[in-house]
Amino acid sequence: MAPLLPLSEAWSRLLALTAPLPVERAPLAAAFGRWATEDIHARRTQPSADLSAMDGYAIRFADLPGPWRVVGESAAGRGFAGETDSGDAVRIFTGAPMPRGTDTVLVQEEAAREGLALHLAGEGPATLGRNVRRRGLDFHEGDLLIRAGERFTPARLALAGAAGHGEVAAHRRVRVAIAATGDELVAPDASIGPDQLPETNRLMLAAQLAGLPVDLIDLGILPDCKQTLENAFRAVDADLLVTSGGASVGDHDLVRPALEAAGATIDFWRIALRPGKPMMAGRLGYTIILGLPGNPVSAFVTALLFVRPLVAHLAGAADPLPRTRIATLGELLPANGERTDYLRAEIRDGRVLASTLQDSAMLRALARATCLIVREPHAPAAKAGDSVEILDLA
Ligand SMILES: Nc1nc2c(c(=O)[nH]1)N[C@H]1C(S)=C(S)[C@@H](COP(=O)(O)OP(=O)(O)OC[C@H]3O[C@@H](n4cnc5c(N)ncnc54)[C@H](O)[C@@H]3O)O[C@H]1N2
Ligand code: MOO
Repeated sequence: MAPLLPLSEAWSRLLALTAPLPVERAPLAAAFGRWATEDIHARRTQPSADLSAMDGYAIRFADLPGPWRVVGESAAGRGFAGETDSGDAVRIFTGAPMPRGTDTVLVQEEAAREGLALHLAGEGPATLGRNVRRRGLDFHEGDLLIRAGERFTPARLALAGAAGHGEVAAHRRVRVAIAATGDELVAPDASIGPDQLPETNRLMLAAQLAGLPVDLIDLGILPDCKQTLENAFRAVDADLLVTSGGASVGDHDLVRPALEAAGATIDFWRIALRPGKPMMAGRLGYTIILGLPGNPVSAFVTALLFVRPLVAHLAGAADPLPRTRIATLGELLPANGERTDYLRAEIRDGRVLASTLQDSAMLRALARATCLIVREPHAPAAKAGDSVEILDLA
């Protein structure tokens, strides 16, 4: 059997499988979580005029300490149309345009009004322009606001809208088909026989993809039958097909033979990774295939290391691979073997501790974990206080 593929090579080959998906124009509300494909410039200036930042009275700073005569009102969306002279004040509200001739806002908490007469009733504004948002404070027409390759966060969507854009250019959403394979699998709420097991990888995977621009196609649970698998794979219409189970070398591990019978080419299979060794990647027509191992922890880790990055890559992310950080180890770790190891771990009192049991079928330890400790192949034993690389689990 061919030697195991180093993880770094598996990642390069993963990203080389395909280019990002085509670009389309999307309404702002549909762009959340997608990546911008072009620079976005402001089509307008914001604020488009000097506006009051507070409720109070628009005055001339030079007229302080007053008194003033109230000559009108300026509200947001309905400004004061007239002119003002020295000694005039205009009742003004937050977001309203500053009347011509005024330059400063006296907040109403520091003003006393009787009819049209207005007096200072506090310290008043200390500087000229106080409580005024100047035209263009946020941005000017033509300013570069969002760069190609940046992700549309809630704030960036609002910024694009404020800048006069109703829609933006983004890679189209990724259509991901998900199938679980295995004769033993039944729905978690089904009545269950002694040889059966609740199927949980599809719902875990779907949840791991939440937040990415994905449309899921659920192919359900497929049996360990080569012909059925082959038929199901041929019928897939998706950018990415993710299978779980049947990826190893047993007599009932039929995903690879069924994919090949359907006309797929396998790009790589079997990675120097624990858990997740039997992960496979390939292509069937325009569909990229990621075959995850069935063990739930192996499926989780390979989804984190391969499925999510590939979806982000298809959606246009410039830097889609998972980011690790350095943490301080709280206990001894033995030397590592030939595979990159992702140990389920928790951070307690600022130190990272691996779970005692690391079996790749154990969901309880996975569910407790807040991070994974990354151990490079052949890493020497590490002791409490050493720095280790970790991958946070969101
Ligand atoms: N002789 C060898 N045996 C195995 C090897 C090997 O190299 N030589 N590799 C082992 C490794 S590592 C892994 S990981 C597993 C993965 O194999 P498969 O992808 O073929 O997984 P299955 O056999 O289908 O399932 C494994 C385990 O997980 C349960 N399972 C499967 N799908 C689901 C699901 N959707 N939800 C919940 N649980 C699931 C399944 O019932 C099995 O218990 O192979 C080793 N063997
Ligand atoms: O590589 Mo398998 O995923 O350890 O159990």
